[in-house]
Amino acid sequence: MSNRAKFRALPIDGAIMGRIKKYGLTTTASTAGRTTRVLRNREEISNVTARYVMYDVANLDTRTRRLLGLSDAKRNTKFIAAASREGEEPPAHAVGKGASKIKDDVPEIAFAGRSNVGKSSLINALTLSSVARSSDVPGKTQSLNFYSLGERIRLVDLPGYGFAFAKQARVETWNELMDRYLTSRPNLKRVYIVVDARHGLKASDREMLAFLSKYGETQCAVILNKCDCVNPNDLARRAYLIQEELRYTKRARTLVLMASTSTGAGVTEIAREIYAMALDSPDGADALEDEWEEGEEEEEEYVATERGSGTSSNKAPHKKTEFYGGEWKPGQKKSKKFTPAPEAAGRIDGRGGRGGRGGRGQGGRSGRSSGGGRGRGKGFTQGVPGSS
Ligand SMILES: Nc1nc2c(ncn2[C@@H]2O[C@H](COP(=O)(O)OP(=O)(O)OP(=O)(O)O)[C@@H](O)[C@H]2O)c(=O)[nH]1
Ligand SMILES: [Mg+2]
Repeated sequence: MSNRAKFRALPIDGAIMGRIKKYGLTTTASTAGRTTRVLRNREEISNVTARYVMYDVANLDTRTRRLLGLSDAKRNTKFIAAASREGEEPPAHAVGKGASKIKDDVPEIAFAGRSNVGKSSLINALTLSSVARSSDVPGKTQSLNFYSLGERIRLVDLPGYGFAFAKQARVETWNELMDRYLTSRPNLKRVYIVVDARHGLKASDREMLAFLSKYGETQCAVILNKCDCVNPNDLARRAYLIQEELRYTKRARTLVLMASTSTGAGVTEIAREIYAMALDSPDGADALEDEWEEGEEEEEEYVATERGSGTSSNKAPHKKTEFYGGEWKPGQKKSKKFTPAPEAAGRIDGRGGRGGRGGRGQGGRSGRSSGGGRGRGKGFTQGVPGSS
C-alpha cells in the first residue's frame, strides 16, 4: 500500500473536522480575498482586519483588544530586541535599542518550526501588525527576535530549522542560542511548533519535540499553518496523525491548533489562548495550567541509532518524509520506549550527551540545520553538519 493510500485510509476525526468547518480553516486565500473585497465595498471591514478577513477581531475581549492597541491608530506591538551573538544568553546578548529592557519577568511565548512554515507571518497575524519580517525565501529570520505587547507579554520569533540559506557557523550559533533559550529561560511559558499543514510533522519537528520534552520545562503545542492550502479531509487526517503522536510526547499538548495567516482563519483561537497568558490577565494563571496534563506522560527513554552526520542543510538532498515517522502507527498502544524516526534518531542522540541534566546521558537536539553533537556538559551544538 502506498503512503498516500495509507494516509487516505485514516479515519476522519469528527471533533477535528468540526473545528475545520467551524473556523473555515481550509478557506482558500482567493475566496478570502473575494470576501474582503465585498466587505470593503460595503465598508464593513476596517483596514486593520482586511488583511486577515477570517480573524474574528470583533469577538476578542476588550482587554485583548486593548493589549493589541486596536483602539489606537498605532498597534501596540513593538520589536524590542534581537539575540544573535554567540556565547551569551538572553537577555544579556540581546541587541537593539530596547535590549536593556529585556527583563525576565514578562511571560514569553516562542514560535519554533522549520524555515518557511510561517512563524513570522503568524506573529504578524496574531498582533495584527507587520512587525515581523516574513519572506518566501526560507531562512529570513536569522536571530531570536523579541516582540513586546505593552510589556505584558512577548512573542519570540525563532530562526527556522531545516533549510536556511545561511553559513554553517551562523546556523550553529542560532541553534546554540535557541537550545539555551528554550531550556533555560525562566519566563518562557509556551513553545508553539509551527508546522506546514501540507507536510505535517517532519523529522526535525520530532527532534525538536523530543528535545523539548526531555530538556525543556515548558509546555509545547503544535500549530498547523497554511491550512488554506489543503483540503478539509487531508487536514483532518494530518491533524489526527499528529494528535495521536503527541499523546506519547511529554509536555506536548495533544490538541493540534490549525490556522492560516493568509486568511486569518484559526488565528482568533490562538490569540485568545496566548493573550490569556499576559501579565495581569484574570485568566492568566488558569491558562498556564490548562489541558496539558494529558501530554504529561512518564519520561520516555529515547532509543537512538548510529546516524546523524550528513551534508550541510542547504545542500542536503531532498528526503521524502516518512509517512508515519518513528515507530508509531495509528492505534498503537502507548509504549514507554519511543523510537524516533530513523533519520531523526541520530540527531536526537547526538554525540557525547548533554551532561548535567538528570544523568540520562543521551541526547540533545544536535542536528536540524546545523547538525553535529553536543559538547559534553555544556549543551552546545558542535558542528558536524547534518541534514534535516
Ligand atoms: N498560503 C499561505 N502562505 C503562508 C501562510 N503563512 C505564511 N505564508 C507564506 O510563507 C512564506 C514564509 O513565511 P514566513 O513567515 O517568513 O516563514 P518563517 O517560518 O518565519 O520562515 P523563516 O524565517 O525562514 O524561518 C511567506 O511567503 C508567507 O507569505 C499561510 O497561512 N498560507
Ligand atoms: Mg521568520
